[in-house]
Amino acid sequence: MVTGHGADDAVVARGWQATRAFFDRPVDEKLTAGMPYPGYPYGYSPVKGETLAASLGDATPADLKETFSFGPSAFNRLDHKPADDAEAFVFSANPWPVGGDDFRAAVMAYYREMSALAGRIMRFFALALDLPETHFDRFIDHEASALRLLNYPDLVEDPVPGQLRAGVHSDYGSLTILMQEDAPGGLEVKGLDGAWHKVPATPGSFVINIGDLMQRWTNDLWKSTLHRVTIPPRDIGRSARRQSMAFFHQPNWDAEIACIETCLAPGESAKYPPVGSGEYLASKFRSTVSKA
Ligand SMILES: O=C(O)CCC(=O)C(=O)O
Ligand SMILES: [Fe+2]
Repeated sequence: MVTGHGADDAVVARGWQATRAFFDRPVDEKLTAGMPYPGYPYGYSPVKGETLAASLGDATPADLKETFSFGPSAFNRLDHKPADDAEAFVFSANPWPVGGDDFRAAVMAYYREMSALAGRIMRFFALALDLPETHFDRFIDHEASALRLLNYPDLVEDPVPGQLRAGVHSDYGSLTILMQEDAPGGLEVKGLDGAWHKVPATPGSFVINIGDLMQRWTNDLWKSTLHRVTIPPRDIGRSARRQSMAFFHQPNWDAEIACIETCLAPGESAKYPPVGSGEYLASKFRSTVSKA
């Protein structure tokens, strides 16, 4: 959890409100920004469109959430030609909703704010790993990060056994900056004790999750935290709608993520082969398409 993070409060508040207003729109309007096909990385995905636990190979029911995501091509030159499949995937075109200009401006500003904050956190990470402060800068100077807006509506039907608002998973990149609100049926992380712990929503703070690529960089010294969003209890006499905004910080699409020397004890060897940032992301996305 970070506080005193230096992100601009007005930009954060505007992003949050614009997100709420977007999810309040009728579903056919939201679908004007629909993903062109399942497994596409960006655009609007309605409730039950995705199964996050499938990214870990688990067969579970689809998630009870709706999402809107966009990626780095929002900030890119339109004439840029991708060098390979990984870059083409990461820089896929972003669908935007019809009549959503204010929404687009607000959430793009939020993305920029989170990108700057992620860069500052990566510098702290470098120092914590006994590396020069700027060590990660060259891996994130044309970052492949995505912003995902999430809405968990009130339940309209009984969940099927094993169904969650967001299935058990870890995030894929370097780190995630999550803004969430206090609502029933919230975020839980799996601790080293193996138990699920609720993550409190403290106003003015962000939750920071380590992603898979940071785990690989550090040879498991830092673990990508397993997390899930639980189903709210029934009949609580108030709305259980919950909103969150997840900024998935992703190194440059062509960054090679290989074990960092300072993370190896004498005689220890790397647990993972080097992997391309874009290649890893694309493989994870393909696995989460809802089959329900
Ligand atoms: O809504 C949340 O609090 C978490 C969402 C999440 O974990 C994700 O989309 O990766
Ligand atoms: Fe997540």
